[in-house]
Amino acid sequence: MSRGPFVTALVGNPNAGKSALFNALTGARQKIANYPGVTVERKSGRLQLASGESVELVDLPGSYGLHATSPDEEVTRRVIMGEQAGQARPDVLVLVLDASNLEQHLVFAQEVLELGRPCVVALNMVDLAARDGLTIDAAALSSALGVPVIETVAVRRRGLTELADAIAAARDRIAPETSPETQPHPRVHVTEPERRMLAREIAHGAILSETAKHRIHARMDRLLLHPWLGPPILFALLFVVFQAVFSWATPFQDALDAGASGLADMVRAALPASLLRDLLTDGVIAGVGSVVVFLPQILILFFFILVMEATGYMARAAFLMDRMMAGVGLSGRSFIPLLSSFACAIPGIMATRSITDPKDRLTTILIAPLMTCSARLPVYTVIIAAFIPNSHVLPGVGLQGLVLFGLYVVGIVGAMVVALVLRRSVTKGAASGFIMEMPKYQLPTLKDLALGLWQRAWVFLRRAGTMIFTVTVVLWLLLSFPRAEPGKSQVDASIAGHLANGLAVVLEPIGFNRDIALALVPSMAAREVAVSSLATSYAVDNADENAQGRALGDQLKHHWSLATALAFLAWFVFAPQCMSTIAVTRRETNGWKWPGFMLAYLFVLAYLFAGITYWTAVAFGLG
Ligand SMILES: Nc1nc2c(ncn2[C@@H]2O[C@H](COP(=O)(O)OP(=O)(O)OP(=O)(O)O)[C@@H](O)[C@H]2O)c(=O)[nH]1
Ligand SMILES: [Mg+2]
Repeated sequence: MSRGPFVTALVGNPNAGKSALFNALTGARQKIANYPGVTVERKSGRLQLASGESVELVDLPGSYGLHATSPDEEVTRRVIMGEQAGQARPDVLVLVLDASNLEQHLVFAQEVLELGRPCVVALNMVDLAARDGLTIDAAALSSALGVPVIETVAVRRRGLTELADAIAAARDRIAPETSPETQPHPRVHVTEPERRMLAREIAHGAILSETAKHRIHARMDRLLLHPWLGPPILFALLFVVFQAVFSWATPFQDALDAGASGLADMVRAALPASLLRDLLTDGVIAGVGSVVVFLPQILILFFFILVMEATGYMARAAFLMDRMMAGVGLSGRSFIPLLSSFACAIPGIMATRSITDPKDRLTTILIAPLMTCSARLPVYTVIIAAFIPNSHVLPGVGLQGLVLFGLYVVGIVGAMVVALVLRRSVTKGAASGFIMEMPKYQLPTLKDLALGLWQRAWVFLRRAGTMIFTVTVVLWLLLSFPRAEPGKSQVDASIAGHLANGLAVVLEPIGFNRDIALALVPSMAAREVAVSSLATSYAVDNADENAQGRALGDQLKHHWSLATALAFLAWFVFAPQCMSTIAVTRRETNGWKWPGFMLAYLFVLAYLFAGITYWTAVAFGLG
């Protein structure tokens, strides 16, 4: 019988370590994090067996059962059943179980085993089980389940060879001439409560000794999840994060800044005055450089996010937020997607696939862009650094960090209000309950942290090198032609300047000047482009010879009032300036209706909010 390559899939409950195993076995770099619902799509890789043969290994979203209730669980069910288009039915299933949480993981495991398909159990996280004082008899578990059981520690690469060998052996047991009739018959139908009973029995039979060692963790939970103490702790933690984003980054950022202007000086000295030289200095270095200097801040933000994800605190934060979420008609399930949106709305919107209720899911998608993504960080910080004094409100509490924190809070509050309104109108429906198991506390591994940061840095730099670079060069061209008469403003004379003048009419009431109008259109591509566009247009506009080479912050102070700067910040809290978010919303909602709705409501909010900010500031004499 001829068939395609040998396929094996990793299945199991969420947070069992499937993706960690997948990465370890294939060398891939799938995202892993210590909370359920990280993987929402299937992903294939190559696993090399000892025989040299290569196997297609498929990583799947975690699942609690084959009667899928959420879109990500549906993917898992379809792949297991061989119903997924473009994916051959797996020949061998690798059931990944969390050894430290065996009883619970054995419920879904039974359902998979009842299919009667060739199966191998990866008893993962045996290190955590040992930490908790659990000793498990793998042999007993194997005979109770009727399939081989291999102990693994995915993050320490333990048990990988044995697992690969067991996969090969399971495949060899499938006789080539096996027809459906000679395959083991699926067992008789078992109900969910029966599976739970049996899971308890099997787990108790396999656990040799149990000395309760998780007392410290129970105590940590009592404190961190306390209804009154938990939220202030979470709040304080986030507060520290935003202070750190400002204060820790400064020396690195200054160094990068100096590097960029040094480079521009070098180019100016090395090349004769020409359009090419201008393109390099005013376009590429001023534009792209103005964004790249934010790398340290992005990395500091991600350092905290990664640590919170790896330790298991993130899921606790979700639990704490559940009550607030319920108040606006969302479940705590929405919290993880919303939290991911602080990095970027795109993975955030994808993560909504783990939300069962379609209306819950849609609401979460629609408010995800209100979470302050890392692309806003350059915009916020460049304005804050220029207009908000670097003073201390309290010892150790900088005003700049406080304003940044405030902007994040405004985004969150805005999202909650919008959710409240949507749940009463467009996405009306009952709120569903919160079910999320709390992951174990873990210390993050240095390797995973370093890898995570490296990945973020790479994403950021790649964006700077491709999209931001392209948009900047195009903008520079539009700004540089036609040439202005000597002594006249180049921007006034240029194509871009003329276009911006038209747009400025609409934006004038909310305090936006022509420079801002000029920056807003290219930054539809991505928010950071606003910074590079401003930097490029000030660099090109050399009517004021003294202004040449001035840092972007100084330029802004020179050209903008405080009221305008504040309105600009307010605009960016709401404005949907990101093409990819719109595209992913279209994909996840199957049409243009919801992305269209999202664009419209966000632009209206941005305009109103910026306007209110501007008029208020002017009324207080800050115009
Ligand atoms: N101590 C320990 N931690 C592990 C082990 N395997 C995975 N982890 C950690 O457990 C967490 C979950 O791992 P993932 O690989 O993301 O789990 P998953 O099964 O893919 O989860 P979903 O994608 O949500 O279904 C991560 O924080 C991993 O670092 C292990 O054997 N030992
Ligand atoms: Mg995963």
